[in-house]
Amino acid sequence: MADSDRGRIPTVIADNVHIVYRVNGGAGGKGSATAALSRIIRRRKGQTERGVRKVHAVRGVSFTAYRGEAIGLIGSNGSGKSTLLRAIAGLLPTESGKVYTDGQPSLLGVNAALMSDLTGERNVILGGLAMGMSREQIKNRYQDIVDFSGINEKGDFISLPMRTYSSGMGARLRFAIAAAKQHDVLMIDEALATGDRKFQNRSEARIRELRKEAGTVFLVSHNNKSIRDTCDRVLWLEKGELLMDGPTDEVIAAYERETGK
Ligand SMILES: Nc1ncnc2c1ncn2[C@@H]1O[C@H](COP(=O)(O)OP(=O)(O)OP(=O)(O)O)[C@@H](O)[C@H]1O
Repeated sequence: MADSDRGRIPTVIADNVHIVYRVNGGAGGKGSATAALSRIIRRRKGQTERGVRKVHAVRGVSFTAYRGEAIGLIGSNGSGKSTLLRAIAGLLPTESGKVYTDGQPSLLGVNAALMSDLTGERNVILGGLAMGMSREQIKNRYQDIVDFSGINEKGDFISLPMRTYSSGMGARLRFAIAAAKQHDVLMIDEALATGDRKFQNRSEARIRELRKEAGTVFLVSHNNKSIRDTCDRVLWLEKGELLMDGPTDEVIAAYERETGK
């Protein structure tokens, strides 16, 4: 432990984490229903998984995150950012290495599961319950969540099914629901890429508040400005490896030099 880390409270420790996906080469694309079905059939028949390809998505990543930090994850497409977040959230097993977390991590992705046939209103309640809020807490926060999302700025959209929302509107509502709760470890995957500048500013301000409320925030984004405005530390992944871990300005400058982005 470095001297500067003494007295700080670790919230997430990744220790030499490796994550490997196993992909059936034959049927369908990754995670497709056909691939899943053929896996089940083979398992029922007691057959071994032939033709399975391995994708080594995260390779020996180690870091310690502390309470009060907002950490950006950057790197080119397919570099392992979402995979690492999903492992921290406990949604993916590690092949080797370990992830230790203090408190309950919550992963907020633009694809977070809300029910598209239900109204925005019902989804606020369901999302709140799923995050462990009581009905009373949800009722008290309901109007704040709707106002924050800006869904009703141009009419009563919150009473319509979510399938009628644009992808930006859906992402804004998901962020508003997740941001209503105080999180020990909040992980946000690209949520800020959607929504207009006004909504992005509101989200960034809320992330700063969440940090003050003593949590740790991880933010995956391809938008260097969002990362600069929100994070004080950045992890740069490439091909599953941690290339650089340091203060935002230094890491983003190196990333921009390397990639021209
Ligand atoms: N469900 C899956 N099954 C098999 N391989 C996967 C799966 N999800 C991701 N991968 C592979 O793992 C690697 C890392 O993907 P990941 O989605 O974590 O990258 P990323 O950095 O988040 O990318 P992006 O910036 O494009 O969102 C890629 O090679 C990808 O093809």
